[in-house]
Amino acid sequence: SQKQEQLDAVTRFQQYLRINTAHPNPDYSAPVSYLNDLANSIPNLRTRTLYLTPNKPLLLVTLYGSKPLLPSILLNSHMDSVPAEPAKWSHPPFSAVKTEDGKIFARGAQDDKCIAIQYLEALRNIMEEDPFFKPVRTVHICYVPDEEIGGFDGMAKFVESDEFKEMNVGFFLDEGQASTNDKYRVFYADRSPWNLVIKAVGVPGHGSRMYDNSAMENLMKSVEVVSKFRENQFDLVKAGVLPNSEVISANPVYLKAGTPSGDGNFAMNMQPSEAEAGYDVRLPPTVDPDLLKKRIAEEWAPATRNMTYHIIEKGPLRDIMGRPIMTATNESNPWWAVFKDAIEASGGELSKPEILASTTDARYMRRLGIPALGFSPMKNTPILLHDHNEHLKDTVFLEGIKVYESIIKSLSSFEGRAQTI
Ligand SMILES: CSCC[C@H](NC=O)C(=O)O
Ligand SMILES: [Zn+2]
Ligand SMILES: [Zn+2]
Repeated sequence: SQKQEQLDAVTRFQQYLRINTAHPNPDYSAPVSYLNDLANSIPNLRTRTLYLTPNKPLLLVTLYGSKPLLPSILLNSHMDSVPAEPAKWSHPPFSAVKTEDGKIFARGAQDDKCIAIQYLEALRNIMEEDPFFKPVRTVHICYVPDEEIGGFDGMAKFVESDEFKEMNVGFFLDEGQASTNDKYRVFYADRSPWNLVIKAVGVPGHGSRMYDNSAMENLMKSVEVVSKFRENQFDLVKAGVLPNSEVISANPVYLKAGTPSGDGNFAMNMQPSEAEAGYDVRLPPTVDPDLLKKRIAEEWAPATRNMTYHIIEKGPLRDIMGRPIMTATNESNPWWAVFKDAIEASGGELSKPEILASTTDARYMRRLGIPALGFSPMKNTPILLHDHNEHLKDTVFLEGIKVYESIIKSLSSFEGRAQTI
């Protein structure tokens, strides 16, 4: 019966959530084996495992279309999760406990193991409803490693592979974020992350002395300047001028200084000769990265105050044509209407497309000019990704399967004009 099938889908979601794939040492063989078996339990799906990096497999699931020369659809889910602190959870983070009211607690419940299972359950339902279902376009799902740490051994390598090029991807769907209201959210771009380290050197000396140009003084001045910038950006958000994801964030993530005293503490009567601060900086695709670089060089880490800095750019801001990395959500992108109509056909509604405040693997697709949207069908749901007590309601999970049934059917049967660039 339908009721039993729904229970089974929830059970499979729980089973997948019980596989611990948290960093820093995710074991990818277990989720690959689970998903591979699940895909093989559904008629007509083919699977392949790629080892682009040793111990970091990537699973591909394919349903061939009747016109295999048309660009294909690719649905993505990363297999890894961020760590969890079990002591701070009300249920163990890899237990996938379901409470009376249907909440399933697990690290990864929202980010993004829900969509991993929903894609397959949607295909299962489509095939059960019509055993002869054959899409026009080929539909692929990829399950990738390492998204949470930047995707360098995952999606970044995959898009360079021959297997990927042969797939001729025309449209890409990746994870999004929960919405706390009745509409689903959809994301057409990500912010790009920079790791910024600013370092100060200065005159060392006795802890009792007052003098100019100590490393600490130099660094603290910079920290104040960055904090002021952060405050100004945040004020734009608080005043409702721009959303969170359209300002530049510069959040301090560590401070490092002091002269070790040998017992794990610091010598309190030493003014150190070096000090540094680390920042997580995120840039919306709409900003000019060179302007920020200039500001960092002139104001945040000026050489005149013995400061140096180092930026590690963790993702591109411009595509291969030099344009800001974003997917059009208007009539210039034929996939947009197909996607939107499919959501509406399933009874859902989309809120205004947004830029994602954080970063996903979708940037590797967009960089190539492949239209890519971030979408996780979770509405009326608290946003709990990377938080303690991450959970998702069974009813929301099941509703998401229905949404993907509609999306997969519509995207895969769309025959219109759709080039990759
Ligand atoms: C260096 S890319 C990091 C990707 C990561 N993604 C999800 O949280 C993020 O911090 O946004
Ligand atoms: Zn994620
Ligand atoms: Zn995440």
